[in-house]
Amino acid sequence: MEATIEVTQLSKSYAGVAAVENVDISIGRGEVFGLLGANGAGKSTLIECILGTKRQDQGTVTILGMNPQTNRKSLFERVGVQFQESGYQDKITVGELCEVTQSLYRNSLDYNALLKQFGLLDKLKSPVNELSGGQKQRLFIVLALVPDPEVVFLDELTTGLDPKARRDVWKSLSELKAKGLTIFLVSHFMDEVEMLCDKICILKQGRSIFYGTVQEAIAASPYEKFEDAYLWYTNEEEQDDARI
Ligand SMILES: Nc1ncnc2c1ncn2[C@@H]1O[C@H](COP(=O)(O)OP(=O)(O)OP(=O)(O)O)[C@@H](O)[C@H]1O
Repeated sequence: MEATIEVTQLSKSYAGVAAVENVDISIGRGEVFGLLGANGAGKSTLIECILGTKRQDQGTVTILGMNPQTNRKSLFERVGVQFQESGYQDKITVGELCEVTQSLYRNSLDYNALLKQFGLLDKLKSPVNELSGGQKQRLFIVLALVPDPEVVFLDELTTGLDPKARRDVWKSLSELKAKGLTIFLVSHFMDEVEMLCDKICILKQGRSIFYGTVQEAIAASPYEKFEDAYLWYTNEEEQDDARI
């Protein structure tokens, strides 16, 4: 079966400095994929190349069978993106922002149902900039889902959410996954990754240093807890130094 996202030997440098180097990724329909790595590891660069907003120096990207560079318009209709800083007008209300977002797409879901699912229906008339951090975060997930996408990119999904809200978001995403939504997640929370991701890639200085399941990541490390294993992967050099 054709992968929903296929990245082969992707490399991208800025002024001769490598940000992403020879990365391979393959994500099937309905899979949740987690991209992990420290600040500056190359996650955003890789995502931008996958979305076609940046051009890689080498390698290929196929998303929903298309080349993102040449099919930006078709992909826009079928791919949802949630990022931490979305631009919106100063006084716009939740309902208006949903309306504006909906109008950008040919097909869309009922945003009232999404707001309800993410516990925001009572905020319909509230100005977006009067929402709490966690409410805003959930609103941006809703906006990413408005186009009824086949693939969704979620960056720092539950940053700033209280424990109950995190669980609720995980539950909603699991339901969407069960319906066939492919989810590309960037997360710094290992409990979240463990809970949601079928497969992960750990980037370190632009290189993929681990690719596989969370269970495989733990098994190939000296640790039993995933967070310990993750830190071991990302800090290996320092640990080697410490042993000397
Ligand atoms: N437009 C740019 N011009 C020059 N260098 C850049 C540019 N964008 C990113 N970089 C560099 O490329 C490297 C990877 O950055 P990138 O933003 O992809 O990392 P990241 O993993 O998304 O980080 P974070 O978790 O902090 O968002 C960093 O060293 C960064 O300084």
